[in-house]
Amino acid sequence: MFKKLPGDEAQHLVSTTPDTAVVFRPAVLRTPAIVTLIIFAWRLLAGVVRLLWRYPIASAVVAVPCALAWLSGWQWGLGLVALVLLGLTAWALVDRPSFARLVGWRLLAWWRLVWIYRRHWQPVMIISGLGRHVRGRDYLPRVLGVRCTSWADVVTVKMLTGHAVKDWSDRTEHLAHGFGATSCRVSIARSGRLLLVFPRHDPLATPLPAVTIPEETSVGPVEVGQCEDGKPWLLKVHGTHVLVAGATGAGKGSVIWSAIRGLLPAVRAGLVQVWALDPKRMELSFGRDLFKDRYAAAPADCADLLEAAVAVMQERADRFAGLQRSHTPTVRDPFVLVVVDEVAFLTAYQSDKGLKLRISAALATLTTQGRAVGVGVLAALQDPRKDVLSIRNLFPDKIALRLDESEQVDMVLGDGARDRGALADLISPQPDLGAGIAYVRLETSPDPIRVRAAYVSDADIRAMAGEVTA
Ligand SMILES: Nc1ncnc2c1ncn2[C@@H]1O[C@H](COP(=O)(O)OP(=O)(O)OP(=O)(O)O)[C@@H](O)[C@H]1O
Repeated sequence: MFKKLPGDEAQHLVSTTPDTAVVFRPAVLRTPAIVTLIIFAWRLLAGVVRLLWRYPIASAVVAVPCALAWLSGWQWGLGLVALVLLGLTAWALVDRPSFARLVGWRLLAWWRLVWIYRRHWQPVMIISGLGRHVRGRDYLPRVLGVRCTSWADVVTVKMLTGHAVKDWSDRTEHLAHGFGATSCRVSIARSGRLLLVFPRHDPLATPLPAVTIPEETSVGPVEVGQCEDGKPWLLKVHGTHVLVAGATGAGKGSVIWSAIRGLLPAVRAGLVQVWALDPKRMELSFGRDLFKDRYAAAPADCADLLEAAVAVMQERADRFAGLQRSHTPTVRDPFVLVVVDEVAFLTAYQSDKGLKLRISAALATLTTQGRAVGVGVLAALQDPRKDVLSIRNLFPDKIALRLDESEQVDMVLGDGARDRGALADLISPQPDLGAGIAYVRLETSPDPIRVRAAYVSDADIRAMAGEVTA
């Protein structure tokens, strides 16, 4: 692409007579006017064909009324335009979702392509370093299309040959601010093509009330909140272990309580048992009745409860050996969800070495062997560093709520998560704006998804406990 041309060598010329200027005269080739006209006509024709091919509907919208006005008079053209506008307005009023899907978002996408992305593309690419300006020519990545959803613009981009995804994920801030968005997320569409997601507004800006308790008894995935695209956030708890990391006040409690809430019918039916370890005595004590006698707060009691869970696990493993490889909850063998609030209190910050060892060993045993026999761990943690929770990698599913430092994001969600847009360290510390907002990596996609947990109030928790005891 950047091959050297013969003319570039002029700068390396050395004159042996310094007082004689070396003069270069461009060779002038006179092109006949007819050739120039043919070239222009050809370009015009190619442009019109390309326009019709790329935007057939938009072209028809302009061409048909113009043709009608030309053939039958301007009143007819204007009448057709008015009729179409009236029809579209009626459609929008009667069935808004189908209008938005088929017309609204497409029109908005076209407008944003022209007004935002095409208009700012060249300066943003050059200044951010994603495009190159070489000898008067710009070499830029290409916008292949823009799609609008209810909350974001999804821009498909063809990278320059030689670009890496990291070149783009390192420049998400340049891209976001360049195109007037608050953030930008990068994901791979296919080789050489990227999807850039620019949120237009934050659909998770307002707190969500507690999710309605489901009718059916199920061990999950349970609805615990909402994803950024408006879909329910479904959290898998059976057949996995979940680690919830977040600074103080990030809303860890809302994830834990929403998960328990979704399991409530199954708890009532005896298909699920929730075992609670509450070393802070603040969070889980609210719904103590829900856990019956499977609640521990003092570290020694926590160690005993964890060892009891290990015993259940081992007894089941002995019984299931050679008969079944996965667990189906029954009243005899219910799914046991061990919920630990602030697990670091029991591990890193525990001064009694004996207890610390017992608790760490029990947690490691549960997280390595509990999945297949129906024992899961849902643990919350403020500080995700390895020296605080050495077994954090034993949790297959992790949730990053607001974190204090940017490095902690990759510690929780895995390498490269922050570069791909999991900006958990930038979540607002104001409870109404940021509490419960998190980034998760779903099994189906390496790209982090932004979610918000529903807020389960103290009254909701008391009502839940009341329902179970009743
Ligand atoms: N999902 C949510 N939506 C809106 N606000 C929330 C949500 N979760 C929590 N909050 C607000 O944030 C405050 C702190 O929440 P919470 O105590 O659950 O945080 P935490 O992460 O458990 O903190 P800590 O580690 O200090 O216990 C709550 O009092 C509530 O006002």
